[in-house]
Amino acid sequence: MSSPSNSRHEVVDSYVATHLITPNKALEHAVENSTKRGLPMIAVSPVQGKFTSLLASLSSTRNLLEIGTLGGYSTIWFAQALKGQGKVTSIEIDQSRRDIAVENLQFGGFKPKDVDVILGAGLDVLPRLANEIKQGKREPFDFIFIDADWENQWNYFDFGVKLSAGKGSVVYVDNAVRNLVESDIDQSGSLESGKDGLVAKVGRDDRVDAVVMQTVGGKDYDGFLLAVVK
Ligand SMILES: C[S@@+](CC[C@H](N)C(=O)[O-])C[C@H]1O[C@@H](n2cnc3c(N)ncnc32)[C@H](O)[C@@H]1O
Repeated sequence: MSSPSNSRHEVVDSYVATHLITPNKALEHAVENSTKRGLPMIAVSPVQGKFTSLLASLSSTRNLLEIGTLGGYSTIWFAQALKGQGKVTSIEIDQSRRDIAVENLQFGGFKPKDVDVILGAGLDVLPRLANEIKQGKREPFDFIFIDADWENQWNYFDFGVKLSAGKGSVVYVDNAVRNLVESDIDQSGSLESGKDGLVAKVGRDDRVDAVVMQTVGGKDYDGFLLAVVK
């Protein structure tokens, strides 16, 4: 059951979505089709989708890497932000989810030159992408969006920086706060400073400048880690 403050977050999120998000057939279809096909409701919220797509526009992104596609809802937000001037490469481990994402992207009119959804485990696919970049067969990424299994957030982050186009590239880790709270809080409710999780590791990483923002909204309390490559 949601608390009064939770429902206030939801009301504000829904008000913001009503006034600041233009109706969009590709996104609406992705939600309907993903629900009909039984995908879990774990995509970014419409407001988060808009926020991350504005971030991608702000940083003039051309090559965006997403880890964790699901039904392609966030992928569509990013592909629309790129306005045909770049490419989204997304990685999904689950065959049926990847198929639904491809369907949703095709409905939205996106071509393989705009969006490529690669089937595979992040840690298998990322070294392949690194090799392709090294061999000049693929451009490095200027925006890396991490939204897959939480256990590998640090590994994806590390790969994200390595696969990035360098100075000014953005690495965004979704659910960074829920992961921190669920894994690094001790019995007394304090954060264990000794735990060496994502935030502690990023804090020691000289390659980036980073921050964590806590958020509330339709998806309750969470937050993201945002890093810029130096
Ligand atoms: C939270 S969902 C992604 C939501 C999507 N980004 C959106 O907002 O529309 C996480 C996805 O990551 C996928 N996933 C989990 N472990 C993975 C892994 N090791 N490699 C690639 N994808 C993985 C899951 O199958 C799931 O579809």
